Amino acid sequence: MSFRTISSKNAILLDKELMSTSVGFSLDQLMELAGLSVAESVYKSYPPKTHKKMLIIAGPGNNGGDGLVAARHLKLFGYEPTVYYPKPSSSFKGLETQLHRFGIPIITMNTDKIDPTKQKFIFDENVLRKLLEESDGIVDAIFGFSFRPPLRAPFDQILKMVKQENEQLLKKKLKPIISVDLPTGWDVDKGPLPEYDEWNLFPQVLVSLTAPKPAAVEFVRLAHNSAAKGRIRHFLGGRFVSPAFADRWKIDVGRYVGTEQTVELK
Ligand SMILES: NC(=O)C1=CN([C@@H]2O[C@H](COP(=O)(O)OP(=O)(O)OC[C@H]3O[C@@H](n4cnc5c(N)ncnc54)[C@H](O)[C@@H]3O)[C@@H](O)[C@H]2O)[C@H](O)CC1
Ligand SMILES: [K+]
Repeated sequence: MSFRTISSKNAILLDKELMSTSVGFSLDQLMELAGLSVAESVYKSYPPKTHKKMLIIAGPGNNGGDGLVAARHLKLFGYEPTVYYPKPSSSFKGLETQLHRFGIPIITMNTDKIDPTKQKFIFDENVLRKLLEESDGIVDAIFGFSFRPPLRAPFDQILKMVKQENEQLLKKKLKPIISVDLPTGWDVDKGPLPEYDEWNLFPQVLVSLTAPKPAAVEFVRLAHNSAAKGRIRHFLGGRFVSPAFADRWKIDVGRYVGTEQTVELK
């Protein structure tokens, strides 16, 4: 299936317009719908019966916020989510509180381990390794459409470890990665760049939000040429644009069925 895409530049402008006084959304509203559609895509792909322990890796921006919202919905859907949130944002304190109230563990910056001279997060491999080992699947909510390569610390190390796990696990076909909006580390407009291969993940599921970005075309192309072809899925979520709005931005409104918040693009 072919689909229209939106460039990184326009995705940022579209997002601003959704939250302008003329359209009227708040970030909380958009994030709630985006996160819900991620959780629904996870459920459609890997139900809790087979993939109960989901590890959500959340980045410092709004992609990470979508991950926090998704974690809460996953819990309501019957999963046991854990959130790895190395650099928490002060904007999402409310979402963090909700997760605490839902009994969802959040592994975040350990203040004992902050280098006092640099005030930087010190990455502990063993913490992430244990979380990866214990999970049945990984939700990659690290970076979305504002990401610009190359990756900076600590996310370079985090991505390398996730990729290593992913490669080992792919062989056993056990633990899927579900990427929110984009596979983290990929160039939004070009897809995976060969010079950054050490952290180029290949997720089993991509959930594009509002409209696929050009990297999603690469995802579909690579999926088509991969041995895992039939098991790789691409969803569209973030059901918040009207047909008139979509027309103006030259994107498609998803063919959502009934009350669904996510639709598979086939
Ligand atoms: N309209 C929509 O579709 C909506 C989508 N949502 C989600 O929001 C993200 C985009 O969020 P944004 O905050 O603009 O950016 P990111 O989360 O992608 O990242 C920003 C964050 O990342 C840091 N950063 C950037 N590049 C690097 C790098 N190379 N190394 C390390 N760190 C980096 C930057 O400093 C910021 O801290 C979109 O993809 C959707 O997932 C909204 O939830 C709702 C509307
Ligand atoms: K992502």
